[in-house]
Amino acid sequence: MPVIELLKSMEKACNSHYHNQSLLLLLPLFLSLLVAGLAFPTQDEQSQIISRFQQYLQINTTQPSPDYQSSTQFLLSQANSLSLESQVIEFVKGKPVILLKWPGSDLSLPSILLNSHMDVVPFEPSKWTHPPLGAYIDEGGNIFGRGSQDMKSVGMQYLEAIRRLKLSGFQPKRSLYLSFVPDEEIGGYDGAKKLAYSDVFKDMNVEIVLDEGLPSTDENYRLFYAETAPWWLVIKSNGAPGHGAKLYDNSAMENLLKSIESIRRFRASQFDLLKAGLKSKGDVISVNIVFLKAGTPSPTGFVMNLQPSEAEAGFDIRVPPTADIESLEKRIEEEWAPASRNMTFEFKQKATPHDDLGRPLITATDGSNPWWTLIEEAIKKANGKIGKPEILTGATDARYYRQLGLTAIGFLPMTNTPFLLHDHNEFLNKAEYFKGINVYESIIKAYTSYIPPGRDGVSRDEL
Ligand SMILES: CSCC[C@H](NC=O)C(=O)O
Ligand SMILES: [Zn+2]
Ligand SMILES: [Zn+2]
Repeated sequence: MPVIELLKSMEKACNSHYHNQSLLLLLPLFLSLLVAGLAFPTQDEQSQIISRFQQYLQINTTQPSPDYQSSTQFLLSQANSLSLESQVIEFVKGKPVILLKWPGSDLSLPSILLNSHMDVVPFEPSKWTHPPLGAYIDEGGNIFGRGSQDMKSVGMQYLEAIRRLKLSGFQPKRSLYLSFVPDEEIGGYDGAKKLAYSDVFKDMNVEIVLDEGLPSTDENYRLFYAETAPWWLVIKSNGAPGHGAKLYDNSAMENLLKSIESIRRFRASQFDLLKAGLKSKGDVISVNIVFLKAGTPSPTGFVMNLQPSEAEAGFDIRVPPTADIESLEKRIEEEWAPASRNMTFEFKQKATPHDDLGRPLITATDGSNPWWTLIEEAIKKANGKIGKPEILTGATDARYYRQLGLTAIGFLPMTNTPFLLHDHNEFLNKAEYFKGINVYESIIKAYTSYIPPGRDGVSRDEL
């Protein structure tokens, strides 16, 4: 906590009706806080921080019709209160990108971008213990709400970290940008992708992007250097229709089920590698069946004595950068949807985990990448522990920045927290939220102060 705040609260106490004696009793507490590095905000500051987070959670930015007008207004008012530069860019009408800037003192140094998305995934209110847009806090300090993990928390934590750094008098050398983008949950095409490929972005001269990660159920924070690419596959089968009592080969249902059996065998083989600890989550190909569509509708349900002539199934496949793409494509063509079995297939989505030159899209985690070392050190400095670098099993906006060849790191400052992204009863504990703000303070300090070796450390302004 900044000294100014501490002094303010002492002053408040002085002006209040408290006796001098009770003030004296409080003095050792103030002093011990000072000595402890002022790590924790006052009660008053804490409740303001939480209330701002609640306000953001209460804005309904649920897909497919997010209220971006309200989220934009809210974020702009936050930016104002922090004296950050701000602009709203609508690459696509109705899909604002909110770009905030804390200018650095050395304009010759490339900048830092902290990204978060404003939208959240839909929910089933009846299956939640507290309303998903209510931001209810239970007696254990758990804040419930859609977006409490994914990822309104992060957006607000960036802002709170900046607030505290500003109060402490910190001045960044590198410029710090914050982007609040729309539509990540539906692919980011009208949001982060547009920003990444824009002239605005070129002018920002960004070198490193921080984006979302996943929570950790143990005490170690997780850092992500790559992610799996979504392939959304629909397979269709055709076959002769027939009487429900007749046994014959090559019906559409039989053809589809053969494929499903084959796909499930593959899924099990990948899952077994994971269960045996031979591979980690981001190194296996995941395949999950997401819809089945077949049958002849009738007023009471489906016709029961007719084998249909068409059947269809959908799969969400995630392909790690390390996977053998060609062999997977071959498998789909020859085993999962072979023309010889009257099958066809199409991709609703087929992203590549590789760059234009066919190399895996990954951010370096070794000594060649100062940003990796810096984030690890910064987290440790804030008393955090870190697990092994991981590949994220999901698509985030970071992929667009990795495609540009930039360093992009996925990070969600949540330890000892159940994985509830896209789940019912998504929540985040208050204490974890505060810890995350501390961690971002430490990261922002380290990142915006970093001067690469070979530079004398003297900024242009000073020359
Ligand atoms: C590729 S569009 C969907 C993006 C989505 N992102 C987060 O969950 C995902 O399913 O991974
Ligand atoms: Zn997300
Ligand atoms: Zn999500």
